[in-house]
Amino acid sequence: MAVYTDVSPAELEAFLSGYDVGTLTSFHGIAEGVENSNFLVQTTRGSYILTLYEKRVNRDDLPFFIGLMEHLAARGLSCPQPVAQRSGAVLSEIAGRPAAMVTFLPGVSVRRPTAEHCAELGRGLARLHLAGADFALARANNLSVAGWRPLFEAADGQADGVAPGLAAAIAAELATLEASWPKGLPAGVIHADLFPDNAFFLDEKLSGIIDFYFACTDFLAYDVAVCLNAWCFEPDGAYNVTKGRALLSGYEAVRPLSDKEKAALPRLARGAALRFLLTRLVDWLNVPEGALVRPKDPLEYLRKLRFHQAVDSAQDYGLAA
Ligand SMILES: Nc1ncnc2c1ncn2[C@@H]1O[C@H](COP(=O)(O)OP(=O)(O)O)[C@@H](O)[C@H]1O
Ligand SMILES: N[C@@H](CCOP(=O)(O)O)C(=O)O
Repeated sequence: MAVYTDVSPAELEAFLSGYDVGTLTSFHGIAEGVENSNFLVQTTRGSYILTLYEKRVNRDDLPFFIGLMEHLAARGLSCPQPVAQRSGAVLSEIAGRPAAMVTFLPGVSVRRPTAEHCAELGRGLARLHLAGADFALARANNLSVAGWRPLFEAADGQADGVAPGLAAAIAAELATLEASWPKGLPAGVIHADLFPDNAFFLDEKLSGIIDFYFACTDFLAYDVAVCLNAWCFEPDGAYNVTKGRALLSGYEAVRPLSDKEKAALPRLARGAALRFLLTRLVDWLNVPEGALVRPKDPLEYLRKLRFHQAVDSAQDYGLAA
């Protein structure tokens, strides 16, 4: 459960008095996620998600995230909607943290995605990319290649305690990617963390996308690479090419990839695997005392990285020749 900062009923009632959302009937911390503190808040008017922004969220980036959710929804993408206070402000503060309330999105996330879910997700990701194309704000991806070395340095001394040889494996991959990271690919707004827990389904159809707090401006194909990592591996670590094919053909049915993007996909997939390996490693080594959070396994992403290192071309991911 991710609750780093607790909220008392009295604090929440005072907070809600600034909104036109009725009166509080119940609330509880949410048992998923690892980044921010989230609460399901129920009032006489409905259900809302209260997010207290924690460690990796920079206050200055909040207008980008909030504006992006509004922009995407205005273009027909189903995503949480920021709820404004009576004053019109969306960003607020509670328990000493920056905070916002968004609408509750119906749907369920799938633990074991099928190829059909992957196809739906691919289509949804491409729609997100197209809908984000005219978003006016930009935000650099601070967790792209330039951000990986600082993460590694934060964990270097303890990495071998997690798995023998891990520090050397990361150092070698980091050097390779720093020297060969793709340049000049089509860029725009990306979600950057579209894992199965951030996609909701109803009747097997993608019904909504949540958690835009890593969203940024970067290569669109990098977002595809993040999703191949997150959706297309089996629990035993094997890559499922049927799921990969479904995700990629779903994506391409809405936004075809250029030849340059296809050629870059194996490198982008390695980068995405290293990015999640590093953030998970740092989180694994730094669980804040008293926080209700279950850190995610960094080594899952070492195994995925090993797979990508052996890939020859995007066809190995299931891309049509
Ligand atoms: N708008 C929403 N509607 C419904 N459930 C939500 C919404 N936002 C978050 N949740 C629930 O809260 C969980 C954690 O939210 P998430 O944004 O993934 O957290 P984090 O910021 O820690 O990544 C989600 O997995 C989901 O169950
Ligand atoms: N998806 C990341 C962790 C952050 O995402 P959350 O939505 O689970 O908070 C990972 O799997 O490492």
